Amino acid sequence: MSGHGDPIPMEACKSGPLRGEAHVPGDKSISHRSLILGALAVGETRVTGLLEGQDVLDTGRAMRAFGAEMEKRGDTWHVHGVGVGGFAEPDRVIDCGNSGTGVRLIMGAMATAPIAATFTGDASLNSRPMARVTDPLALFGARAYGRSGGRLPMTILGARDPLPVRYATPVPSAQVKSAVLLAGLNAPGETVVIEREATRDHSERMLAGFGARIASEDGKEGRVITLQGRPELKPQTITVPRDPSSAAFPVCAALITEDSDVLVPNIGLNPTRAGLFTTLREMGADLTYENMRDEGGEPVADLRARFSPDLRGIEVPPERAASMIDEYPVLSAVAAFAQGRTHMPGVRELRVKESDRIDAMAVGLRAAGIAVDEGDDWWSVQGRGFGDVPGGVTVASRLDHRIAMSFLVMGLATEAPMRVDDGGPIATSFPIFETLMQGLGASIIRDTVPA
Ligand SMILES: O=C(O)C1=C[C@@H](OP(=O)(O)O)[C@@H](O)[C@H](O)C1
Ligand SMILES: C=C(OP(=O)(O)O)C(=O)O
Repeated sequence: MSGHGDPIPMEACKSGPLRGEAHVPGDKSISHRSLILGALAVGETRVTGLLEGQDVLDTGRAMRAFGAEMEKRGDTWHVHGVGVGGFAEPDRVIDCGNSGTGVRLIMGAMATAPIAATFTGDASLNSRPMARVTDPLALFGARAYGRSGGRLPMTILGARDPLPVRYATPVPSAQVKSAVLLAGLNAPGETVVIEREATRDHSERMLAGFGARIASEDGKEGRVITLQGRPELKPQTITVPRDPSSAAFPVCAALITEDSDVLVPNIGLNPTRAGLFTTLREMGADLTYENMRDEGGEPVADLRARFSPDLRGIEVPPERAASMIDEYPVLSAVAAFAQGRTHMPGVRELRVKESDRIDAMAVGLRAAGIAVDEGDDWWSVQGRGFGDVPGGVTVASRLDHRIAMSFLVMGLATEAPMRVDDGGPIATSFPIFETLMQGLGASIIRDTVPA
C-alpha cells in the first residue's frame, strides 16, 4: 500500500568520491515468486534474503488472505503453503499497492481455483493494463470484471473446471508468462506458453525447483515453455539473490561521480536480467565482474564500478530490451553524461510501467538541460559529457520508484542539485536506498523545503 503517505521530497547534489561496498537487498522478482510458490506448495518453505519492500510485503499479505500462513523468525520467512488448487476465497479486497508483478502473478495463481477475488492498488497500479493477463486467463475458463480499459479494481472469478491452455504472449512480459504458468498449475494436462522474445525466466527456474515438470525449448517461434498441470509442489529452502535492478543505482552513481570506486557484491547475472551491465560496458564504463561464480545454477559476480569520464552514447540493441527493461530510466540518466546520442529502440513496454517511463524521464531530463527525442516505442538522449549537465530542477516521480531513484542518481553529478517531489515510492523496491547511498558518500537528503 504505497503512495498513501505524505510525499517525501528528496534532493541529490554533486558528490564524490563514492567509495565502499553496496549491499543491495534481495531480488524483487524472486521474492514475489518465493512467497507465491511457497503458498502453493504443501508444507513449509523457508526464505532468507527476502526483499522486505512494500511490493513484496503486499504480496505476502495477499497470500495470507488466500489462506497461506507466513511469519518471520530471525532472518527467515516461513511460508506454510496450502497446495496447488488449495487457495481459500479471501474475505476482503486484495490491495497490491504499487505492484504489477504482485497483482498479475496472484491473478494467475487464483484463476484456476473455484473462488472469487477482488483486486485493487494505488493510483499507478489502477491505471495499468490488466487485459494482458485476463485475456489468457479467460482461456482457462476464468472471468474478469474490471473497470474500462481492463483496469483495476477488478474481480476475477476462478475457473471451476479449468482447461489447459496454449498461449503465445503478444507482448514481451514475464508477468504475463508467469500468470499463465501459475494458472496452468491447477489445470489438468499441459499448459504451453510461447514467447517471441525471452523474458526473465525466474518462474520457470523456480517452478522446476519446487518440483513441477516444466521444460523450455528455443525454436522458430521463440521460446516454448511446457508445464504439466496438477503437480504437488514441494516446499523449498530459498536464498534470494541480490537484485541486479537495485544494483543498477549504486553502479550508475559510481560511473558518473568523480573518483568513485564501488563494489556491489553478490549480484545475479542471469542473462535475462543483466542487459544494463553489458550496455554500460559498451558505453565505455569501467565496470568489471569480479569473483564470477555459479550459485544455485545462476551466474553471480561482485560488480566493481569506477568513475568513467569517457562514456559514449550507443545504439542499444532492441533485442536486449527485455533483459534490462527496468533499467532504462537510470541508463538515460547516465546517458546524459556521455558524449553523443544514446538511442533506445524497442521499448514500448516502458509506457505501461508504474508510470510512462519514457515521458517521465524525458520531461525531467529536458528540464535538467538534456535533449531527448521520442517515438511510441523508442527514445534517445543527447549526452553533454561531464561537467556540462545543468540540473537544478524538481522532477515529479509519478508514484514510480525507478524514476525517483534515477533522478537522484543523476543529481550526484549535475551542476545544480536535482530534486524529486516524492521519494516515498522508493520503499516499494529499495527501502534502504537512501542510507546505502549516503554510506557510499552520496549527498542524498530529504528536502525540508516543500517541492
Ligand atoms: O516478472 C517480473 O518479476 C517482472 C517483469 C517485468 O514486467 P513485465 O512483465 O510487465 O515486462 C518487470 O518490469 C517487473 O519489474 C518485474
Ligand atoms: C515495473 C516494475 O515493477 P512492477 O511491474 O512489479 O510494478 C519495476 O519494478 O520497475
